[in-house]
Amino acid sequence: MSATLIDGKSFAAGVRDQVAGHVARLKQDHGITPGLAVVLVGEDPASAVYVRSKGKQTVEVGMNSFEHKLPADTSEETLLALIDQLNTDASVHGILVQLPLPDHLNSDLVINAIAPEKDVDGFHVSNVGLLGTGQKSMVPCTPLGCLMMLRDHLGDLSGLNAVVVGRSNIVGKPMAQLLLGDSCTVTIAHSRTKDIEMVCRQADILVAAVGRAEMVTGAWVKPGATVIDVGINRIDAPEKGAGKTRLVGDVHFASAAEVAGAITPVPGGVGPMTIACLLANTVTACCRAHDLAEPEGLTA
Ligand SMILES: NC(=O)C1=CN([C@@H]2O[C@H](COP(=O)(O)OP(=O)(O)OC[C@H]3O[C@@H](n4cnc5c(N)ncnc54)[C@H](OP(=O)(O)O)[C@@H]3O)[C@@H](O)[C@H]2O)C=CC1
Ligand SMILES: Nc1nc(=O)c2c([nH]1)NC[C@@H]1CN(c3ccc(C(=O)N[C@@H](CCC(=O)O)C(=O)O)cc3)C=[N+]21
Repeated sequence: MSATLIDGKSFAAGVRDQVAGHVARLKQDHGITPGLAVVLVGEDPASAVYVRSKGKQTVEVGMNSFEHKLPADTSEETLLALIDQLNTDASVHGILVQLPLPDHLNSDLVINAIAPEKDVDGFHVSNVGLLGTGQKSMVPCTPLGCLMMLRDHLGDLSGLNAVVVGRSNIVGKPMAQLLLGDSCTVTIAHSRTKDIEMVCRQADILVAAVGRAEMVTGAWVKPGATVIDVGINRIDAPEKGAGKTRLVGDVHFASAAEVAGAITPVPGGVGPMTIACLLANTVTACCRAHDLAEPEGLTA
């Protein structure tokens, strides 16, 4: 491997330390404790793991964590009533509804019911519009974490060719907006892109958010490029024993690391940064709610 490893796990620990410092200051100087409410509908085991991990880290940085676990057959009415209650609860500064929701619930409707200033995921249509027009908004956690690592590794991103593979509302599109905001020349590739390998090979910054295990190989990577792997895929790992699994990204790490200048691993890359940015967004939302100066370096 010739690429530099971008260590998201330790970067995230640093972001959490900063968040903890701001939380301590809010408590000491203003008597305010930031609070994050996480809503989980249904029993998806992976979602349950993430929600537990979010709750634990929220408490570790000194914030209040409110977990709401609802059964899979919860009605839209019940869920909307809970969101309404969280919107008006002054001890709640951030609200996250874990996605995906069960099929009978309209996720656009649910997300847009969250008060935009408490929408720490940055998925509300108001925040999407604010980000797209370069105004102050809540920035989606996963793309924000990727941007922080890119700035830290590369410094000024202006003029670099960035290719984002994937055009979802939660990762690909906001990632492209943030890179554009930092003056990259941005291309968004997706399942209909022609000669995607050639498109990716033009990238100084290559962000993979496709949900296909190890799709992006070294042959897709421009020598020296910075590769950010957003993918989280659990695959069989018979080498670890019968029935065992392991986590891999959307990038084929071994071959890409031979060509790239720098690369994020999975696990230990974008994932931990996502949760750290969620905590950062909650502190930012809390400061905005109380008309206090926002922490620097924790937003885009
Ligand atoms: N680390 C983290 O914190 C997070 C990780 N993730 C992970 O990131 C990955 C992407 O998530 P998400 O954006 O929600 O996924 P979606 O399934 O919503 O979107 C996937 C995108 O990839 C595109 N795509 C799918 N197959 C191909 C292909 N063969 N060639 C080119 N493009 C393709 C799709 O194109 P089209 O639109 O044309 O169908 C779509 O735009 C997943 O592995 C997910 O688990 C997600 C959120 C947070
Ligand atoms: N409303 C909403 N907001 C989200 O931000 C959101 C969501 N719904 N639904 C699911 C996806 C996925 N996601 C991850 C967060 C952390 C890790 C993470 O910490 N991963 C660890 C490994 C975890 C493990 O071992 O399973 C790592 O990459 O090192 C992964 C994925 C947030 N998402």
